[in-house]
Amino acid sequence: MNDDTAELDSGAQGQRDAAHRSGFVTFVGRPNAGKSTLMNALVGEKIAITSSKPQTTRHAIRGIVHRDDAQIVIVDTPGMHKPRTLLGKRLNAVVQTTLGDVDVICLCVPANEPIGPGDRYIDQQLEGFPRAKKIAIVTKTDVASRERTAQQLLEVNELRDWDAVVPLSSVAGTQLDVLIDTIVAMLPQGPPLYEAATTHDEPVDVRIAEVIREAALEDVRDELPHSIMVTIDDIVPREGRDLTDVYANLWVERDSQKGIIIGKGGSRLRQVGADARVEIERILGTQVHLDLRVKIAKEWQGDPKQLGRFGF
Ligand SMILES: Nc1nc2c(ncn2[C@@H]2O[C@H](COP(=O)(O)OP(=O)(O)OP(=O)(O)O)[C@@H](O)[C@H]2O)c(=O)[nH]1
Repeated sequence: MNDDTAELDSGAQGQRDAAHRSGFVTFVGRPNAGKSTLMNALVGEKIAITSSKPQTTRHAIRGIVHRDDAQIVIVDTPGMHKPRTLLGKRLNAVVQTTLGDVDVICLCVPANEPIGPGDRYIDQQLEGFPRAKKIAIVTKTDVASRERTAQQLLEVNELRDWDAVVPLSSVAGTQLDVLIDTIVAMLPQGPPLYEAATTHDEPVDVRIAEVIREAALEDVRDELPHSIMVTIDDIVPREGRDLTDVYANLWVERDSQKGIIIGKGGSRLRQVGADARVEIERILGTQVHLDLRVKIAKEWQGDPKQLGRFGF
């Protein structure tokens, strides 16, 4: 604990405890560290994409934790990593802007994997954001032994003088309340920043695009995730019917990838559509007809024009 937190814990407590707190929090960590899963578990509604493939989070999606005494606005950032492509550079720029704004930065490190250069690189980047409180989170404790988790806590402690260190499991739901309490204690006093009913502020088309992307990422070969992007042309309710037409494009970079996505006789694409439709119906609250087309945007990750079209 640093001096600021100690003061928060002891000084002027009665007055501050009565006050509402609100602020912004973000989770960083290398790919697969469990950031999206944790955010979903905290917010209690599925709004960010999760998958076992690295670097699937492409938007700074916000989730909100509401309590009577506090509101935590969670900004989910794409994995912070050494940029290799133009897309990587732009994602990192998003990360820098996000981190400059938040009150609390949480570094996620899985309990079941050694701390490596990727974790250290991200930890070092946190030096650039002295204003934010910093929490180390040891994730996935359900798949690590007690000894392993304890060891990981010691190793994480070596990285820096954290404001707090919290071990937890998003899947088992353990220690999530401890994390929320810890974050709340670090937020500035202030009124709620969003209306109580809000759990996300992503536009519907962005959420639908994420759902389709997630469905398309299921079971595909490892090289594909970075090459898939989804755009929505239109979302049109059918007059007088409980049905919405959604027109979407699934973009890949090459012919060969198009083949993989579509599958034998179109079987994979049909499955992607069926999986996505269930989730989109939940979002829109109507039945959905999904018109999903696979298109090729050659090498879009390195092409500024294409990146612009995809909103980067
Ligand atoms: N057993 C277990 N698995 C978890 C836990 N949290 C996340 N996972 C799994 O770890 C994998 C990665 O989780 P994500 O939440 O997508 O990780 P991320 O850090 O957001 O990954 P990127 O989007 O690639 O940066 C997924 O397969 C999750 O199901 C946990 O608490 N326990």
